[in-house]
Amino acid sequence: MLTDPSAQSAPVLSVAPVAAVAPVAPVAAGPIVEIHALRKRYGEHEVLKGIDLVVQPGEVIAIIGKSGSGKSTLLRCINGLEEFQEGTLQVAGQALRHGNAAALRALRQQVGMIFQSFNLFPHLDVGHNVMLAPALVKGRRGAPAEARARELLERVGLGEKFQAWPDQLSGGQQQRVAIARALAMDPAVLLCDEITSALDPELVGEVLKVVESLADEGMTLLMVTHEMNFARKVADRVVFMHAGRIHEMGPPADLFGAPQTPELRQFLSALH
Ligand SMILES: Nc1ncnc2c1ncn2[C@@H]1O[C@H](COP(=O)(O)OP(=O)(O)OP(=O)(O)O)[C@@H](O)[C@H]1O
Repeated sequence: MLTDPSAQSAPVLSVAPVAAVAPVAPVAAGPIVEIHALRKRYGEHEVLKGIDLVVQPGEVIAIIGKSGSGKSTLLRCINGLEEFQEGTLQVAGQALRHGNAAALRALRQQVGMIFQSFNLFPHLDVGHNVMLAPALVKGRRGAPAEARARELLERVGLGEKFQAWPDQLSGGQQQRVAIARALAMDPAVLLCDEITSALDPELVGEVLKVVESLADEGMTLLMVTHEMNFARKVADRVVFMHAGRIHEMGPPADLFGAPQTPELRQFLSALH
């Protein structure tokens, strides 16, 4: 059963009736993410130096910047993986308070995160990878849970792969399972940290297509990415990070078409 993630084989599953399509993006009032004056240090090294960022429901934010500028650290602060020393952070109206396990758990349920590496559980089939977290965290089991997992796999183009094993899938397919798995928790916001960087170039498009469809459906997304064409096309706003600060922020047409600072101009010209 789902309560035993160490099981070596997945149980045989009955075919469940197809559930009514549940919305990907929950309805929310007010900002989904609200960050003020956030500072994060590793020892003496301050890597986030006062971040202010407010993300509205349905917004797609592309985060770009040089290696080491603090992009991943910012995402990891938003889902509570990293503590920060100063400032405030709220997700869907809930404040993140380190040291308060219940508040941290509640916040993490609002935040889905997808990483460069897919991190699927190799001993669970695809369906059970998607169903595991909702079963453990929200107690969702049985036919409705399976129907929801099937629906999400359908949504990422993997309706046929419910009973496949992760190692039978391509990298692009595994990453799409990881997206379905994150969506299974009904997050208020999805954080994507360079989710195509580990993929062979021919597999990048299929993953970006899924992300674009989620954006079209109204999912709130924060995406650290090197895919500038994708950022240009899909993002509502682009955040350019430099040395731990948001150096420039605005619509893609402005940032890519008329960068205001030498740092962004240099970053963009180095891409060509
Ligand atoms: N666990 C850690 N301990 C100490 N320093 C860290 C740790 N994680 C990150 N850093 C440092 O924090 C800074 C920001 O790192 P971060 O990974 O957020 O940058 P990034 O912009 O995401 O870079 P990349 O594009 O290479 O992933 C870097 O100088 C990095 O060395």
